[in-house]
Amino acid sequence: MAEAAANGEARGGGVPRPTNPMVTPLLTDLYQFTMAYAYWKAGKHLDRAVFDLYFRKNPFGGEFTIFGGLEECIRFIANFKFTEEEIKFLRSVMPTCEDGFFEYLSSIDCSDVEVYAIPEGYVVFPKVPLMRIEGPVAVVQLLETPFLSLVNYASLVTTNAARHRLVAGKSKNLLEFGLRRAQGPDGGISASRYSYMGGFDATSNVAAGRLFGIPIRGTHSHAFVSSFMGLDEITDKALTSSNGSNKCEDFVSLVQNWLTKIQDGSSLCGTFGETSQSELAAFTSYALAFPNSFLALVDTYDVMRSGVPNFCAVALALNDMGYKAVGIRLDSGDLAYLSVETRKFFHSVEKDFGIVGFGKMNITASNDLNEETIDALNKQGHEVDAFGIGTYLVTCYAQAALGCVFKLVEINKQPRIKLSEDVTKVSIPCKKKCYRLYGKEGYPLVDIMTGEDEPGPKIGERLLCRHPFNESKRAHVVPQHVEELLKCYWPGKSSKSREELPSLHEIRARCIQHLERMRPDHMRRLNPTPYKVSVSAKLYDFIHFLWLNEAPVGELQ
Ligand SMILES: Nc1ncnc2c1ncn2[C@@H]1O[C@H](COP(=O)(O)OP(=O)(O)OP(=O)(O)O)[C@@H](O)[C@H]1O
Ligand SMILES: O=P(O)(O)OC[C@H]1O[C@H](OP(=O)(O)OP(=O)(O)O)[C@H](O)[C@@H]1O
Ligand SMILES: O=C(O)c1cccnc1
Ligand SMILES: [Mg+2]
Repeated sequence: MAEAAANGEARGGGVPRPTNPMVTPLLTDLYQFTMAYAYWKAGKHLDRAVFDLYFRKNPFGGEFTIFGGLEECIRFIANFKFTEEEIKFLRSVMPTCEDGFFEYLSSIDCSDVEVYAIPEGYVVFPKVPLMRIEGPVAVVQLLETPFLSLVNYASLVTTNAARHRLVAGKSKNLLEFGLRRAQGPDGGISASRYSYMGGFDATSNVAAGRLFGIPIRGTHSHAFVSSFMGLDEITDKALTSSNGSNKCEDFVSLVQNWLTKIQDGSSLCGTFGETSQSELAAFTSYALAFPNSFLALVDTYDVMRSGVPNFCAVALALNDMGYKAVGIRLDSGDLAYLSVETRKFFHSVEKDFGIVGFGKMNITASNDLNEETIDALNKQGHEVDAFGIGTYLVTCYAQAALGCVFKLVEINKQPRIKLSEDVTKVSIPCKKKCYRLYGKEGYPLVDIMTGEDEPGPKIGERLLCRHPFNESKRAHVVPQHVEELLKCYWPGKSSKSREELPSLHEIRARCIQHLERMRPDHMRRLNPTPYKVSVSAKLYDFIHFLWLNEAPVGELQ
């Protein structure tokens, strides 16, 4: 096995290695190794521990989160094994540790670890474990940092993408343009993958397209437009028609003729004068290179006086040759106003020249877009068909991190609790089961955590759901449908069967479906209603019993 790993082959029963080769057992914090050593020294390293991975607060001021990153966690543990070089390096980092510890590290893998998780792409809520990891305490401790690193950003950016989708609406095309602005190459690749999972349609990131099968899209930049000085730069002016039946020897003149006709056209007469000839040259060249998919960036000089008329001239010339242009991209200025004016221009061309469908030409907008700007455009009224979004999406500008944590909830069957002055930071002890209860109207009503041995909620049976920490908050629920949330993704030595890892496309479809299934008031941007997360009456009593047991009583003097 070690040899196979060294040769770059996947180990771990056919589960491929993590996408990023930097994700190795060393990709963790030093304290995980120092704790592992101390566990080992104390003879505790094989103690059976249960950890929960969860977050405490939904991001972006919202009331929902999408879980991303599970597949990479499973890839990581399936292939978890130290190489000889890694052990050698660790020896140099921890020179005072005994040899036996490094022999122990060399021997470990995750075959005795069990991972239960909510499926990737599900809508998830604070405090409910996204993952429950059980195994020898020293091994599971080593998983904390890589798991958090794989889940935190993935879930944050998936949620960010889903929020952009919600504000843009179902009918708009959402393109992820963030690679150049992301937090380095791994940030860029992850952003493309998880933005797609959260409901984007495509990415400009070619490597992500290849790795994950995400549709790849793109336009062209201002540099392409400004690189042209004039039409005389175009030497090969010929274009064969789309059906191959005729050839236009001078496509440039055809474009120029159309520009004159648009200028003189009845409804557009006088709306613009001389357009930029360098821009016209750039558009014509691009059309000659891509007659089937011509799309032009129209804001290099002046959108309405140059870019849009130039685009229309080229699009009409292409139309003569049997090609259908795609549309334009706006990358500056007032995107609401310019998109509306551009649409009017397209409609005038359709009317003046009887080109059916010209008015429906695609308008893509970009330039520092985010949830707020898209919401503002919606309120003003706009004609944008597609949004290209970079910086705000991939950097998760509105919130830097999700804040998932990894907390010990049980060791050797003894429930453990982490107390805090801040009640939201108190952990929920015990190895737990988690359920989503659905109401009459088909919406999820509440998530409930119970002790592992408690009987699960039953359809049609009234159940008391309690807020884990607030005594007065409780509700009776009669579920119409009960879904157990934590499923077995890595059975360890247990006899459970392992859930399949679905494709990215399947996860994306599930994510979209789950978002649609949520009650709308949980999803609205302004003051959304919190979704209820609860514990069973029995677990509530136990949490508070343990809390009182563990909290020292103060002395007043
Ligand atoms: N109608 C609109 N309502 C609200 N925000 C808009 C509207 N149109 C554009 N925006 C946003 O306003 C901001 C404009 O930014 P800025 O003024 O820096 O760009 P610009 O001057 O138009 O273009 P450039 O990028 O070339 O400087 C962007 O974030 C853009 O998304
Ligand atoms: O605005 P974002 O949401 O980050 O989307 C990506 C931006 O990247 C490109 O511009 P580029 O980086 O070439 O420079 P610019 O912003 O000055 O146009 C593109 O034209 C968008 O404006
Ligand atoms: O294809 C585009 O238009 C694009 C790609 C990346 C960044 N900005 C724009
Ligand atoms: Mg910009």
